[in-house]
Amino acid sequence: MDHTIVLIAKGTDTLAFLLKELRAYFEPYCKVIGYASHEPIPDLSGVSHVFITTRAPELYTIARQAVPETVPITVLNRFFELRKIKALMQIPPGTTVPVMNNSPVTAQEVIQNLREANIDHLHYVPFHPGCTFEEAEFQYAIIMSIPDVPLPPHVEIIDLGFRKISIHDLIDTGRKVGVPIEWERQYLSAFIAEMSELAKMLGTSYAEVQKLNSQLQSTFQAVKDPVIACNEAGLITFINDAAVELFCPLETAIIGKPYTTLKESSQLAPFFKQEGQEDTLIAIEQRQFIVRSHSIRRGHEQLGFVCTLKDVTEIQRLRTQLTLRGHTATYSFADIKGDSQPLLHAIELSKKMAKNNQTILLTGENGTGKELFAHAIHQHSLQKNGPFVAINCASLPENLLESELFGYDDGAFTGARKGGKPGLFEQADGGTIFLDEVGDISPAIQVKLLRVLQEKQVIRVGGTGILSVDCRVIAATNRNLEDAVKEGAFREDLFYRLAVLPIEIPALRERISDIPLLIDDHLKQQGIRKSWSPEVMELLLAHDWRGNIRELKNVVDYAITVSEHPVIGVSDLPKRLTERIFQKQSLAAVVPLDDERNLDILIALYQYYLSNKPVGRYQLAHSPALQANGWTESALRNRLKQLEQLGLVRSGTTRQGTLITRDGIEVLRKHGKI
Ligand SMILES: Nc1ncnc2c1ncn2[C@@H]1O[C@H](COP(=O)(O)OP(=O)(O)OP(=O)(O)O)[C@@H](O)[C@H]1O
Repeated sequence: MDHTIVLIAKGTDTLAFLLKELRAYFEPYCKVIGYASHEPIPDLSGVSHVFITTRAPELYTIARQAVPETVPITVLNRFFELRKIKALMQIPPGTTVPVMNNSPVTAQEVIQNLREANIDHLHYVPFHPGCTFEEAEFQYAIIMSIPDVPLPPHVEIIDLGFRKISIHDLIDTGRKVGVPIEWERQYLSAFIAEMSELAKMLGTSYAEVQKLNSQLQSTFQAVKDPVIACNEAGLITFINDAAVELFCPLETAIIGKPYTTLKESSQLAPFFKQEGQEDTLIAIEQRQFIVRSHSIRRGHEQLGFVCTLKDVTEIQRLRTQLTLRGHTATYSFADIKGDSQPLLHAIELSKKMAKNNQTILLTGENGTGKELFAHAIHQHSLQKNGPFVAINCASLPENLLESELFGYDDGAFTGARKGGKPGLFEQADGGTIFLDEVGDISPAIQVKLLRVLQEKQVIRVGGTGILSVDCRVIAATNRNLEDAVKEGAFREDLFYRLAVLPIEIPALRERISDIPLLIDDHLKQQGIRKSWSPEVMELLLAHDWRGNIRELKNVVDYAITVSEHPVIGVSDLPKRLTERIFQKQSLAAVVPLDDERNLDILIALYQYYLSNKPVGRYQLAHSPALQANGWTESALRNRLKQLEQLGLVRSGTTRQGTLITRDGIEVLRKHGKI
């Protein structure tokens, strides 16, 4: 035995382990001696080779002081015992795991070893004396035989043991110091057997796990809703980008950390436990989410939970709006102000129809009071003690409208409330449902609505059971539904089902005599005592109220805000209103009305205007003022058309007849007829 190999190691335990290994390979062909780096090391001039255990420069210096330049010093390449790697494969991919060793350099070396061996499914962080564990920060820790930093009790230790000397270091040096080739071959065969076992393990389980895992990761990342998975110890095993953005936007390595490190984690806590698997609404940063969690199992073994969140902020907002509308009628016929003929006619008709249980269709322009009528009809009906449920069909997206009207069953869609929810038809049972803006519903909902009207039965969204409903339907629209039917935008069968009892609510311009009363009532309701100059009242009476009562109320509100005097003057009215009226007045003043017969027609219409009655052409032709002129109905129609073009009369539907306008009255005044 001519050769001597020396090993200088950093700790005595490492020294003992590696000496054993070196001796197993080199002896009896070569002598092996070892020193711990903190011991005094004698002069080693005659040795053949020196191994040191790490790349730490101080270790090299110590070795070099003991041997001349001619003696090679090499850092031992080392690798873990292969069978120990199995434990690492059980840790969920992406988990943050501290790797412990006695110095930053050696800890980093171990991490490098692991990565070089393609064991890179974990997020490794070097750990060494001087580092401290923050409470509950990690669940696992990798150690090399001994923990170099005290470990909290919850941490699961993965002991990779001492790293073994790599095969090529042994073989290279062995050849130099005369290790026989037969021994080398024998040693290699044992190593290859161990390697192939590892290859099998890595090749099957690890590669498969990696593949499945990356498929899963990309699937969940594609989901726009936040998703978080935890193992049974509450450590995060997966979190998608949407969840990171919501719960931990500043974290870089969240996998493997407890879910309690997430923002708002107390709200999530029940979902990572067995009892928290009911759908629940929670609020995070002014957004509303329905949270649902599922347990992950393997056979009977509970592996953890996956928790999904669905943003329902918008749906909730719309629901709240609906709820705020309440389920009671707040207005009665007494709240409908006005004593003009067209209005009284509509009220009278409504009262009669209220007692019948058929569907009512209210038509009229925006702001004419259709909703007011719907409330009043309910209050006057036999169902008055039942609920009054109102919904504006134009304000909701199709899906939401459908589930609001007809309800939904358990699990009908993501975010559906556990146990389902009754729709408004069910809620209106025994009362009235008011479908405002019914002309705007989609063809799909038209079909469903038709079914409910025909069968008096509802099937909830996602449900199969048929529920009978007994409620009165009042629908309203400002659209001309007959035209919509002709255009194919509205189902004819539904139209006839809705318009069993049609009521047309007159526009304000057809009942201008109601204006003073409406204004007084509006002021009274607000407790305001102001009066109006005659000019203002004249202007208001002459205005073409396209926005109807809603517009009138706005103008009154504007005037009382602007006016600083007890009497409201023309200058307190909105400019657009005064400008339009003055324009029309000047136009009327320049229209020559030399044909006396035109004036006769205006006089006749004025008389009807004073008695607040609409008048048809036949009646007009035979009125006392015109009878002497011998008007035929068609001649009168042509003449009325001309007067209408001048803005002096207005012709409505057959029932509404013809009315003199403010400009027409002005012309009579100018000609001294009134
Ligand atoms: N005859 C009336 N007397 C007093 N207030 C009225 C009368 N008619 C309507 N209003 C008031 O005018 C406003 C508009 O009425 P409502 O909302 O009932 O109209 P609508 O025809 O349903 O309008 P839209 O078609 O735009 O929904 C409400 O503030 C209502 O209280």
